[in-house]
Amino acid sequence: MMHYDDARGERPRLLVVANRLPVSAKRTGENSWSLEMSPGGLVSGLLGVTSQLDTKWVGWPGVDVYNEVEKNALTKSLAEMKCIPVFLNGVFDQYYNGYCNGILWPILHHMGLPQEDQHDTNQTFETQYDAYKKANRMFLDVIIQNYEEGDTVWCHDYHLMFLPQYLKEHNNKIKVGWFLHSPFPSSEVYKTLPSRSELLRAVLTADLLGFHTYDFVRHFLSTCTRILGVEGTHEGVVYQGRVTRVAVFPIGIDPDRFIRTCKLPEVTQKMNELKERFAGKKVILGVDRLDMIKGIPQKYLAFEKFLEENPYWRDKVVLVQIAVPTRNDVPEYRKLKSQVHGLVGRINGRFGSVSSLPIHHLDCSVDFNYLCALYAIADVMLVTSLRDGMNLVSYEFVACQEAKKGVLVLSEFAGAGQSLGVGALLVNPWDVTEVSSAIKDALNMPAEERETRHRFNFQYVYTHSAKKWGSDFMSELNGAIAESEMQIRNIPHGLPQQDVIQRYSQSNNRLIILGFCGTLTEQKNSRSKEMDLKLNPELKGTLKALCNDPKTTVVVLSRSDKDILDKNFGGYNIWLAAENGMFEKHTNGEWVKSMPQNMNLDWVDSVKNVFKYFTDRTPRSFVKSSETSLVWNYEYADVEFGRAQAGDLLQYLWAGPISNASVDVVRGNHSVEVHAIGETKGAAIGRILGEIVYRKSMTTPIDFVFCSGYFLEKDEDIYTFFESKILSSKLSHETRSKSSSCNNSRKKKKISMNVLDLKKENYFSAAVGQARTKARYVIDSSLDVVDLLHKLAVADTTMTDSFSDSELYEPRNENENANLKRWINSVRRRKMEIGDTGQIGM
Ligand SMILES: O=P(O)(O)OC[C@H]1O[C@H](O[C@H]2O[C@H](CO)[C@@H](O)[C@H](O)[C@H]2O)[C@H](O)[C@@H](O)[C@@H]1O
Ligand SMILES: O=c1ccn([C@@H]2O[C@H](COP(=O)(O)OP(=O)(O)O)[C@@H](O)[C@H]2O)c(=O)[nH]1
Repeated sequence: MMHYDDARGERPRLLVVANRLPVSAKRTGENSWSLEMSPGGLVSGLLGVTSQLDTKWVGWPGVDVYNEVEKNALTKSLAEMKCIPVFLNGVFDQYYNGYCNGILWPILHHMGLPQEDQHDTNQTFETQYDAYKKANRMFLDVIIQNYEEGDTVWCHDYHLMFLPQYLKEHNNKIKVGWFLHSPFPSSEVYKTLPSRSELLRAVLTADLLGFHTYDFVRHFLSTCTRILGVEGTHEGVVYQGRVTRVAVFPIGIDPDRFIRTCKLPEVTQKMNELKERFAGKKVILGVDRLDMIKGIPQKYLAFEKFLEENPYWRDKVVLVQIAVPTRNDVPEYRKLKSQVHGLVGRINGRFGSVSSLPIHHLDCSVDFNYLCALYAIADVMLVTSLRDGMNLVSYEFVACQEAKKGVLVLSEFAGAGQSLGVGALLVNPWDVTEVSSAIKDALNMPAEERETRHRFNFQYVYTHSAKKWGSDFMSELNGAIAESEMQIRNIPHGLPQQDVIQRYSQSNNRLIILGFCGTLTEQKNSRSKEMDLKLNPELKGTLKALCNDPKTTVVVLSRSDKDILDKNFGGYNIWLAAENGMFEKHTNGEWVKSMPQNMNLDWVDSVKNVFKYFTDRTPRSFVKSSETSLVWNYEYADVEFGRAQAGDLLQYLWAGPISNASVDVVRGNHSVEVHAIGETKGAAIGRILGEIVYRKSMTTPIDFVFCSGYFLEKDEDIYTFFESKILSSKLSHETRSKSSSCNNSRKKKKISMNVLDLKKENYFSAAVGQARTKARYVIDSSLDVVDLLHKLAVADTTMTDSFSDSELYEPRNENENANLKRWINSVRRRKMEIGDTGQIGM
């Protein structure tokens, strides 16, 4: 049930946005129009919904209008029907005939991209894609003009895949739903679409995505996984730290409208005429737009076979096919028309006589009353869609058959095949023999069986109405929005960058602890298969300046091994902790083993064997090993296969090599990691800190800490480590001596100074790209870490206005000095571009 709890005390407002308005305008003269009902299931379905809410439609009016006076006149007539036009004019052809119906439609229906005129394809594709985006923006503009705060915007179909993104970019608070009326294809087919990722990302910005069937949802989720690498769960898709709800909402019709219509005198009159016209014959009915997805040629081939094999029926059956004209400007549709006409001619020629024709093929639409009469008198409804979102025609037939209880022969590839699968005779439309024999079964079906089957169908069609569809979608959308608002409330705040910079500049002894992978590493593009992690080149100068600031200590604490850290940070005045702190060093010195003395590594060889076994059997997976950990990585493998293999691998591990070993097993996003136990960043940081203070001979306590990384959940104890130090505000060197009761046996002088004098407001922990974290703040991506570090590196210089090289950096030679100067200038320029002045204490 829908709840009308709108704050304005009015019915909630809904903007239904679809390519087509429910009425299409036809020019009747200068500045005059006739408005006709638009064809197609989307319009029929939505008409059943709109009565419940204060609804307005936004869509293309069916004609091009350039003259402003005419535009106003048409807009006014449409307004009376609660319709708002989007005049697509110049872009319509490339957008609708080109990209929507020439590219997306065949892909969505498993028909593949067009292959003719290949030399033109690139050019054409780009032009059409641009027009598609432009058209989506034109819809946005009209919505913005009509949107009122609190309205819900429900976008429909493949024509408007960018619209959710544009709406959210314009105003993140707009409630946006998106429903796909067509099927969603297998990921293998969708993958061929050149703009595949952008389109997926764009729809994922909606609050709720709806599909007709579970199969389409399944395809969509696995496509998101394979193309975007994101995870689909029963709740939806987790994308950029936000869940986009994805669910099944099978559309329905307004059954009462059909039942009522069948009882109208003018309709019963039409029914009688039709019965008379086809007296002595059984009527098989087909009602489809003349679209290749509807399988009309396949229907005719099956009917031909039926007539061939069943001479008895030749003069006792007629197939009436309403082939509603559609998309005439798309070349494929014109070809289909002549193909179908050829088949009708052949079959009527073979099996017809002067007095009777087996196929009555009509290239036109029919009015609603006539359509209902046809549905009501038909003995068999034949739906042979090769692939179809739902196919409402089959529902409409059922609704009109209360008296006759005819048989529905239905393609298993139509969405309706899922809902009416019990009562209908399901067929594979490609299997001409099967369809032919289903026709025979339907014609010969005993009354009792017809009655039983019809009951099942009718019950479903009656209860799963369009009203229910709309109401279910809207309640789910409201639920999804409420939940995401709750989630947002629980998400830590974004890092207050200016505050960090200000506090940093005002502190005397700062500590910066950074992760490496995903924090300081260069961005990988989808093509780079670099296995070794590399420091983001943009950071080089910045890091050098920070590391050489006498008031700042920089620590990189990583899961990576010593070699990788050496390779990347060898030239910096920096503290390194490899393998999560099992080894530590200052870059001037040697690596010191800091791990607990009796650490057990007996498990390593057998785990290596298991990893090798799975690497051999999982293309594009690989193993990385360090002294205390092994990682099996499948980020470049097929995601679903990799995930399944990871599950099996874990079972192998638990059953054998690690069943009794002291290890931590971590399942990462695309990896399985086995680590010697106890090795977390939080456990390591205390002893590393002690070591630093001792070796650096610090005389002032640390009064500022910035700690940030893209860490595994178990390593997030590093953030809480400092929280507890804030409370007690004392981490003395005695603590260090106790906590480092490991194999580092060198004698260290005790200094009874407080290492940390950390006020709450001077501690900034920030998780990179993580919505759920123990850190105080979140940072969107490593790019923001780079940006912040740049600003910290120049913060002091801006404060004092004396940017002396020596203060920041002691050059080892002249060349280095020149490089540094170049860097300083580039940062200054960058700072000016960013426009960040004043606030950091100038
Ligand atoms: O607007 P057109 O290009 O003339 O096409 C008519 C509609 O065709 C498609 O309809 C689909 O929606 C139906 C209701 O959900 C569904 O039953 C059917 O299986 C689909 O083919 C198209 O998706 C609509 O956008 C068009 O308006
Ligand atoms: O002459 C006609 C014949 C049919 N329809 C309607 O077109 C819709 C077809 O919807 P369906 O879901 O079967 O397929 P679609 O055409 O949307 O792909 C149904 O509501 C029919 O009542 C129509 O408007 N005019």
